[in-house]
Amino acid sequence: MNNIKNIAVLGSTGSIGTQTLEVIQENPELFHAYVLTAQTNADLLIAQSLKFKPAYAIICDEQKYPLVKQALAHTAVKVRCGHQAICEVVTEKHIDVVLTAMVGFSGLEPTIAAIKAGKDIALANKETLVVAGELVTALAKQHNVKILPVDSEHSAIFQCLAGEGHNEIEKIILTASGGPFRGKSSAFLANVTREQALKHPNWVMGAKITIDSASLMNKGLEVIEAKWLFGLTPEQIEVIVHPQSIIHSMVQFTDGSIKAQMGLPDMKLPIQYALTYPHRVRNEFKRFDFTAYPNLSFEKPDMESFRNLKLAFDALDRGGNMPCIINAANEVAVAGFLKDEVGFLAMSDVIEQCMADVEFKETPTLNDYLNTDKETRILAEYLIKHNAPNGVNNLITK
Ligand SMILES: NC(=O)C1=CN([C@@H]2O[C@H](COP(=O)(O)OP(=O)(O)OC[C@H]3O[C@@H](n4cnc5c(N)ncnc54)[C@H](OP(=O)(O)O)[C@@H]3O)[C@@H](O)[C@H]2O)C=CC1
Ligand SMILES: CC(=O)[C@@H](O)[C@H](O)COP(=O)(O)O
Ligand SMILES: [Mn+2]
Repeated sequence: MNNIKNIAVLGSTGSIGTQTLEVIQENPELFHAYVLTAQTNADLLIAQSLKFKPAYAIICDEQKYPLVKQALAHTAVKVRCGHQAICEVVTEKHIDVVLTAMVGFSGLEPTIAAIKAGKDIALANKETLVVAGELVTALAKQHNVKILPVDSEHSAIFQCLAGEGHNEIEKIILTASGGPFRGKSSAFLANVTREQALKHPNWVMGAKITIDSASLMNKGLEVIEAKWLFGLTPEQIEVIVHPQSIIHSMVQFTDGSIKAQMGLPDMKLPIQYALTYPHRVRNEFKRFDFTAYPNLSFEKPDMESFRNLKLAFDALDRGGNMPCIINAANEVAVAGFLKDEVGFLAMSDVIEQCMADVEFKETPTLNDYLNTDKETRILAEYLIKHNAPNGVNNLITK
């Protein structure tokens, strides 16, 4: 019998995508990369396709489509183009697992399509659950589909919960590195640059999540992601800063006992675990040496200087489409920061203003989420372009 799992790697040219392909390459008897996708990086998508021989290669950027099509013309790889093509191909009958490693809101619709087709999801794209966690987790339940966390903290919690009852969870403790600006004041943050923000102390990741880590929005998104993955109340989710990123997160049970999952910061482990779950597979990843880390430390997050984390908790409390609003506003603000159009602190101003102004929906449908996302982006872009004239004068610091 052929037990090889066919994996659709959405976002194969990115940080998680390339590490997923390394895991697949190291375990050819277990996995085949069945679908590869990229936004614009045609050269890497072509190289990956020649190496991994997927059934499909999908490029979203229309202008790059002819290049990819021509390069793969003499192979068996079927080349497709566009976001809609991803939504269609993920339903293909030979696919076993869809690993979602694209950035931002773009992960939502392909994930929904895959769930409806009964595919298990290895979820790196946390924004999917931030935007529409209630809808997506309900769909997964309805279609008897597993959502397996790839995000390191959620993988840690998932591993700590193995063999434990849901009613026995008192709380989870999400660890945060604190990012490159840990301990810095608002006055310092007002002037930080893109280059400084892109230097994460422990992880090498894509640009968007790296800026999110620097602003603590990544932890805010992860709080919301955790709520939906593990069915928790906001009071059951605590964030603690752990600068070494060795404990990837913890669960405290009703008897006070705490389980932690630990290891060197390396995303290949959570990626591999999501793909091999419920089994563990031997590998050659570097092992942790306790004597090399005599000073593991912990501190409270500073939610006054790093307002995004507080805004994310507020959005979680408000519910409805509010997390979708913060996600869209944040995506626009981060893109603006990366283009040097928005100051570091002003990212929180844009998000806060969008939370105040975009129409609130208590029980949103998928259409509501799509509209909220669009509406929020328009407002956030307007605020950035016009330096936030609608009641937030002078708050945009750049
Ligand atoms: N990197 C990490 O260690 C971790 C990442 N995550 C999450 O995983 C996801 C991916 O992050 P990461 O790998 O760092 O990101 P990268 O920016 O490195 O890679 C993103 C991938 O998605 C593609 N992509 C970008 N925009 C779109 C779009 N609009 N539609 C379709 N595809 C798109 C990119 O294509 P192209 O290369 O052509 O631009 C690339 O393949 C994010 O949600 C992130 O939060 C979670 C935990 C850890
Ligand atoms: C590797 C991973 O899962 C990232 O989400 C990472 O956790 C970012 O680190 P911080 O957000 O804690 O700085
Ligand atoms: Mn994480």
